[in-house]
Amino acid sequence: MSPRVVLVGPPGAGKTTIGRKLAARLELRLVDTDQLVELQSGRTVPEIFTTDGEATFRALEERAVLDALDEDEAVVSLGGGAVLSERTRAALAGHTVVFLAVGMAEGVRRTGMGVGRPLLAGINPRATFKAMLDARLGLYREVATIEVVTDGRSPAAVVDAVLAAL
Ligand SMILES: Nc1ncnc2c1ncn2[C@@H]1O[C@H](COP(=O)(O)OP(=O)(O)O)[C@@H](O)[C@H]1O
Ligand SMILES: O=C(O)C1=C[C@@H](OP(=O)(O)O)[C@@H](O)[C@H](O)C1
Ligand SMILES: [Mg+2]
Repeated sequence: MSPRVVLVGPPGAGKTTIGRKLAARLELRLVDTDQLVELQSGRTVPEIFTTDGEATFRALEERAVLDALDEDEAVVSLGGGAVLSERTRAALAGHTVVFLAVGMAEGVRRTGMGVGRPLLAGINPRATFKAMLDARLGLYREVATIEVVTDGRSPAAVVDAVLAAL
């Protein structure tokens, strides 16, 4: 057994928000890997980045993703950078994976000044977001079995689109 659905995509795509609503609609639990990392490490994601750096966060995230993929009867939302790990991409094979897509303008708007997202907290979140999309778009598409565009759609409409695609 495995999670009913795994959500991937860039920051601001709505993985956590849509995951919560989708889980409620399907009467399943949501396992969000950022929350799992925080639970397992006893620290917040920004604290881990500030104290130990990105590599440490990625190692903790890899562990949390593998644990989340072991859960039955759950919706799983990943952190935006989880797909950077080759081990994680391999572990996603065979799962139902939805890529929640978001364009640059809307993604930057939704993530604001990067509060709570250390990688977007620099002086030019727009350029950072673009570099992120350039580096990761192919990886999201590689692991996904379904792609749902979220631009111009309310969270409720995105949930409906995901359910229709499932
Ligand atoms: N479809 C949407 N339309 C408008 N705002 C959204 C949508 N999905 C998410 N948001 C908002 O964008 C922000 C980031 O959402 P979040 O679920 O944390 O994204 P992610 O987990 O993919 O980084 C939140 O403030 C959320 O309310
Ligand atoms: O894109 C990334 O590298 C990250 C995305 C964040 O999750 P969300 O995509 O849920 O914002 C969180 O895991 C961390 O700040 C790193
Ligand atoms: Mg999230």
